Amino acid sequence: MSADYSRELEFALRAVSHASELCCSVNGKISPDVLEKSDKSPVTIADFGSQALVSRILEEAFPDDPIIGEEDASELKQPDQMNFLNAIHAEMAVLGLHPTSEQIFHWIDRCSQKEYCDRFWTLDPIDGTKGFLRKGQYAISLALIVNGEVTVAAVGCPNLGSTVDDVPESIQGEVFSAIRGQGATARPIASLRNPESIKVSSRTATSEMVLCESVESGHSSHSHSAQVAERLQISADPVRLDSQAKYCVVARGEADIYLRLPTRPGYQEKIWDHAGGVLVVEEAGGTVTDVTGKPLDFRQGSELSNNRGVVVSNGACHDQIIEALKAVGVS
Ligand SMILES: Nc1ncnc2c1ncn2[C@@H]1O[C@H](COP(=O)(O)OS(=O)(=O)O)[C@@H](OP(=O)(O)O)[C@H]1O
Ligand SMILES: [Mg+2]
Ligand SMILES: [Mg+2]
Ligand SMILES: [Mg+2]
Repeated sequence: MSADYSRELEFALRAVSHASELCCSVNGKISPDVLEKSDKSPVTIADFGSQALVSRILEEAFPDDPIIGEEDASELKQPDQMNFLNAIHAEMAVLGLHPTSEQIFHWIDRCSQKEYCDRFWTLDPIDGTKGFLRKGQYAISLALIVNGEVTVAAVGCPNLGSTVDDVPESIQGEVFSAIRGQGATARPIASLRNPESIKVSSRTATSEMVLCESVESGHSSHSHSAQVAERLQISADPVRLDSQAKYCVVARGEADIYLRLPTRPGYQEKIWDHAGGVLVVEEAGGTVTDVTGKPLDFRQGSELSNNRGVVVSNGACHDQIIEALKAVGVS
């Protein structure tokens, strides 16, 4: 008999919804506080707050499960970051929580596991921080990996309306979720009620397909994807949006393809940028591989070190994309 993951999904949904409340509150501010990490990428009080809240809920429900998350609290512990830390306390107080600073550090640093094990969660507390800062798309992505397989996923997209062009005014976004083997659903992130089943598109003619990709050309090569689009005779302009919302729009059939093509040698994709989205797309009937057509290998710790780039599709055109990538010299 296969294991029952309904409790894991229930807590994952609850954690993502709770974190999204904090993210929406911060996102409503004119300019949220931002720090620069050592790799020059931005991190906000919402990234830390979201990671702390999800971690807190998982610690209570599944105390033995390790978490591989994006952020750590080292920067926050610096005495010159007192104002930043106080802003996190203030956002938690809005949600009725009054932890000590030590508790906040503990929750954030509980997600500092790096090594692979048989059962662990992976968390991106805000995927698409740059999108968050532009008040565009971002996602809170949480996934449970069991024996190397993404098994449970909850991907919250607080700024995603019923179409990519429709940005909801208040907390009305959707959370996309799945348990392996049981299909994918979308439901309102605030109430978590009335899940609706989602499916990838049934389009087969590549000329009619919609391709989406990162906003930043530093995160995915726009020039290579334009060459692939030309080979597939795709006429529509690419849809550029931040975060794992790209996986979600493919999963609900609004787009057909998501390409993430390497921009520089040596960059390894991080598991938290993909795990949640991968399961949602696969359970909605789509296909996810790397640029060579290999499945993503979630057994390598925090990075997808056995893979290059990511290709997501409704399944119908997957082989054609892999061939096109070869022809334009990406693989
Ligand atoms: N060089 C390079 N190549 C590929 N990916 C990279 C690279 N550098 C950073 N990152 C990761 O990109 C994550 C954001 O991806 P997006 O697709 O949302 O990018 S974009 O905002 O639409 O441009 C972003 O996730 P967040 O930090 O959670 O926002 C990074 O983990
Ligand atoms: Mg980041
Ligand atoms: Mg990310
Ligand atoms: Mg992030």
